[in-house]
Amino acid sequence: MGKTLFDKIWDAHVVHSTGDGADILYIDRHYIHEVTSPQAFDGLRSRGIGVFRPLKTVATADHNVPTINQHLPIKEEQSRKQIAQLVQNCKEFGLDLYGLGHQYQGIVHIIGPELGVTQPGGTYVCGDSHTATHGAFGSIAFGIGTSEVEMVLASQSLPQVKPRQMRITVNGQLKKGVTAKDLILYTIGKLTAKGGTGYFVEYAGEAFRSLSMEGRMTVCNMSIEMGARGGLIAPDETTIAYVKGRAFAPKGDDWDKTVAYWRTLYSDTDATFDAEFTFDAADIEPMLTYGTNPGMGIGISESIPSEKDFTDESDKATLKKALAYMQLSEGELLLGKPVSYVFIGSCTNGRIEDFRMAAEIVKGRKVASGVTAWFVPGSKQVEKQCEAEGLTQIFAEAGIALRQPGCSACLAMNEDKIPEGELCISTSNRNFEGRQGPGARTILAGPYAAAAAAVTGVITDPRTFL
Ligand SMILES: CC(C)[C@H](C(=O)O)[C@@H](O)C(=O)O
Ligand code: SF4
Repeated sequence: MGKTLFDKIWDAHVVHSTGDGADILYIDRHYIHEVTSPQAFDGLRSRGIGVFRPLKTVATADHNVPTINQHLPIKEEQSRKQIAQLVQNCKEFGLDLYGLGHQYQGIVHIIGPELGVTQPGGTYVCGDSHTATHGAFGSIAFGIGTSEVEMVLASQSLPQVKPRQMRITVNGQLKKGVTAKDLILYTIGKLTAKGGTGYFVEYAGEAFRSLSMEGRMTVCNMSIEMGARGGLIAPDETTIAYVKGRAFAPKGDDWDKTVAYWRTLYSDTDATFDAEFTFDAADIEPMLTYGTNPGMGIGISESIPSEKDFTDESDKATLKKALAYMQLSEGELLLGKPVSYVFIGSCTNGRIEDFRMAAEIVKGRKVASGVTAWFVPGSKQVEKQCEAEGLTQIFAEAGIALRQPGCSACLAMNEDKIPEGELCISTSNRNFEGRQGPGARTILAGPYAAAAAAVTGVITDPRTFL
């Protein structure tokens, strides 16, 4: 029987099978950030051991950093301590840190790929649920807990039970104005926020294949939002071209040999999956969420569902609770709703392509009155590229000052919090109650829809601007 892409990568990384169903996997790269690493380092310290392969760990500061005046001391005490702790731990254990002020600093899931650290066929872990992002390269990447972070620091390996495998195929091309974010929000809407639980997902079909690497990362990033362990897309010429020449990419003869291996990484035609879903790209329009989990999404021209649209009592109750929190009503349209905050950024949509899309819409227009727009590049390199391509200038002319890299308003763990009760259209990945600040209300969307709301002040179909 043929092997799936996932099987091929998994099998190549098994160091030892324990016999009780778990395999010990070798981990190619370990990404760490300030939130989930402190206790892991404490653990190493208390056991009197060091990091087994320090060169295989990449550290950055992202969750707690402010996004303005990064050269000044951090105002929030908790955040300041978290960052100081990371700096101290990396120094003590001899790890490379792309901390505040470093030219490579940024959100962990943005910097790994842009530095060429994330490559096809590898295994990547991080104490962070959105590690699935790196699966866009055709690798096995998943989030781990803090005790596992300690295990990987100590041994560069991790016991894992092989998950079930799912394939999601989306045939055809996305329509104009429909982005990778809309594609994944649509998919999660179909499967629900729990539909991928226990699975690793391979995304296949023309709609995914036609995406840039940035778009593929947006898709894989949100695998966790349908409950899946991770998601991956087979590497192809798009992947190879993206990795080529990056700081940590293989060079010379090594490059040719490595690429020859990457070309073997696909699911064999006779490989089987535990579950399969197929959708049609032509059915997808720009998406918005109306509720408090990422599965509660609708096409921008659709109205919010009603209780009668659900048969399951718990789904009806979830809808009611979500709409009460969101201050929205059954059956109403989101189009035309006033928003007071617009957030473009995060590891889902904080890459150069996202700011190019935002600039397409913002160019020659002004931010609407009453709207606070936070445009936050995912990394220093994205920030630099926005400047080089003139995007920063386009935003400035619209009255939007590009901020500095970090997780920002994706989660309320730093200074960028959406005030209570305010409605924010956000390109991030989670719309949970209080996610962007206590009482903040979040509508998840793609960069086009977010930018359109920034210049109109209301939820607007971005296709009218394209
Ligand atoms: C802080 C971190 C552990 C968390 C995660 O695991 O994803 C965060 O990045 C998030 O997006 O909620
Ligand atoms: S940008 Fe958001 S989702 Fe991504 S790592 Fe940061 S907090 Fe988590």
